[in-house]
Amino acid sequence: GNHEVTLWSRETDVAVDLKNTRENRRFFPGYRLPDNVAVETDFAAAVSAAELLIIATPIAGLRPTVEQLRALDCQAPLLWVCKGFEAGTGKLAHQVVGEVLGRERICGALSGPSFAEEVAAAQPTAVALAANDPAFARATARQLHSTRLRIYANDDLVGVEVGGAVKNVLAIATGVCDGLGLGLNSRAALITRGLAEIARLGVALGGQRETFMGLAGMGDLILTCTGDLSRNRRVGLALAEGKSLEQVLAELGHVAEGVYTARETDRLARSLAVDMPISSAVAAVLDGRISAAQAVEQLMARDPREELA
Ligand SMILES: NC(=O)c1ccc[n+]([C@@H]2O[C@H](COP(=O)([O-])OP(=O)(O)OC[C@H]3O[C@@H](n4cnc5c(N)ncnc54)[C@H](O)[C@@H]3O)[C@@H](O)[C@H]2O)c1
Ligand SMILES: O=P(O)(O)OC[C@H](O)CO
Repeated sequence: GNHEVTLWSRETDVAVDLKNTRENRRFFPGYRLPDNVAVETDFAAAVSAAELLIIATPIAGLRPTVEQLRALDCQAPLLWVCKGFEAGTGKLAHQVVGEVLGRERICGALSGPSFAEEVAAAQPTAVALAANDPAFARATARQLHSTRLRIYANDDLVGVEVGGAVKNVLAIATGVCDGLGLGLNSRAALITRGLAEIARLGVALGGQRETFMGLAGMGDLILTCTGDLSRNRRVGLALAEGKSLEQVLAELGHVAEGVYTARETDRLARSLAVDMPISSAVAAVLDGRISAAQAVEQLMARDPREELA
């Protein structure tokens, strides 16, 4: 709200339509683009004078987008809003960006409970901003902060990224749980034990435990597991109806990052010997190895253990 913004889309027809109608008619009909947002169809022209870049593609689009940036030799710091582990490599966004643009490039993640439609509607929202340079994170959080979007600086980039990635997997699990009608006790248990899984993996990857109690951890987990605007939750609800993953994704018509991140989470957990039974069950259901009902049976049949282990 406080800055001149240039918006670029890889889909030229979308950019042209946005420019002409000042509205994203496919995803956000009825929300007018603010006057401070210009729309540009040329990538080089969009980034040439930028002081800050914000990449808002799915995690699959991050690498190709930063490769386009590298070709332009643009040095502006950058943020991303994508949540997930890159499919095939299991890398977090900062690792992808570091590989392509170099580890010294100032960059970070903007993440937390933030359904896009509610942000577009200017409903009060709070997110975390973490970067590889804490001073940049604090200064940029202040710069982007507004009366409708509270931004909290956070020093733990890995923790913020892991929280945003794994909550999508758990939102699929919660959708399945609710779709099967397992009740409110089950849902609360799933979210709580899911948070324990996020924290275990996050700490193993170098994150700080407290981050998972914050906006990018518990905050986004609660939102995505319980809010029906979540695409990931909707995937779980549809799987519980017995639909195939192909059918579910075709009907959704949106990206659901948890579908790809579930496999990477499962692989990472196994390679690091981190216990993540719920996430592994989601990966097994998505891969068609077990049904949603069998996943529930397997999880409930596990031996008792100490809660804080
Ligand atoms: N939608 C939300 O409510 C929301 C909120 C917070 C974070 N996120 C995260 O932000 C990311 C994007 O989500 P979204 O809902 O905007 O997804 P989306 O599918 O709407 O994609 C956003 C844009 O990325 C573009 N894109 C896709 N692949 C690309 C590529 N290879 N190169 C360039 N552009 C590409 C698409 O064309 C689209 O314009 C996801 O990781 C999501 O988890 C989404
Ligand atoms: O619709 P989802 O499930 O991708 O969730 C969107 C955001 O990540 C919520 O913070």
